[in-house]
Amino acid sequence: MNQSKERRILNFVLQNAVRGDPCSVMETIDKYCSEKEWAMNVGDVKGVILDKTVEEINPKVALELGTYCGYSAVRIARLLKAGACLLTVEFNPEFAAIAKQMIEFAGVQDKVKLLEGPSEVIIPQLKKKYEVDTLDFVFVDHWKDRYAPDTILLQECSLLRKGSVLLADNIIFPGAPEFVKYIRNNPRFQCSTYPSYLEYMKVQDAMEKAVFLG
Ligand SMILES: CNc1ncnc2c1ncn2[C@@H]1O[C@H](/C=C/CNC(=O)c2cc(-c3ccc(F)cc3)cc(O)c2O)[C@@H](O)[C@H]1O
Ligand SMILES: [Mg+2]
Repeated sequence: MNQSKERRILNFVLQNAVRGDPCSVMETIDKYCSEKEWAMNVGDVKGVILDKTVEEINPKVALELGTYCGYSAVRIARLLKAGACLLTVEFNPEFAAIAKQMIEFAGVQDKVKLLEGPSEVIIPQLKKKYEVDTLDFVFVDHWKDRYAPDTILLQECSLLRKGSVLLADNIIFPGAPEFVKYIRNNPRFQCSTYPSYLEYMKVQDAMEKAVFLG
């Protein structure tokens, strides 16, 4: 049975990256996906915006929606301080299995909890089952039509507190118009847009940062 692209990305990392070195894993994925096969990792250009946002917040508890191959989970986890953790949600079992190996190879597994299942099921479980109080940071990068409903769900589940920061990928391409409409007209969020470029392409994209005002 022929291999998936995601499996090929993982194998390229296992064969070429330095075990236990998150930057090496990120660089190796970026190399493969810019030279061999494009894939929907946040990438090395928008990744800098993600880095700066995580460093500014220094989150104790971070959530990622849409793990995919684990690129942004490694990217976020490498910046987390001792005792901090990233919960990352992925409902595709094949992608979750690949991401788990990617996270372990990078050596950040102690800071990452990979939750396998749909975000709409996992989010309401975060408080009781995963002992989350509130989230300091949320990276939103899953199906684009789920950004708005899941942002509403996070509020309904009292998972956001004054100052919680959401960072959403792909505001321009593929775009998340319902989310942008929802969040920019919502007085409970202070929004800012970060123009950038689609991963591995000379195509405009942007990230939206939304601070929950409580
Ligand atoms: C809805 N609830 C959910 N719960 C848990 N996991 C979920 C999920 N939705 C999606 N997922 C998972 O997130 C990932 C999905 C991400 C969706 N991302 C995109 O579609 C995307 C797409 C592009 C893209 C850009 C240009 C282009 F020509 C084609 C695609 C670029 C990006 O940066 C993207 O993030 C997968 O791993 C999927 O299994
Ligand atoms: Mg994306």
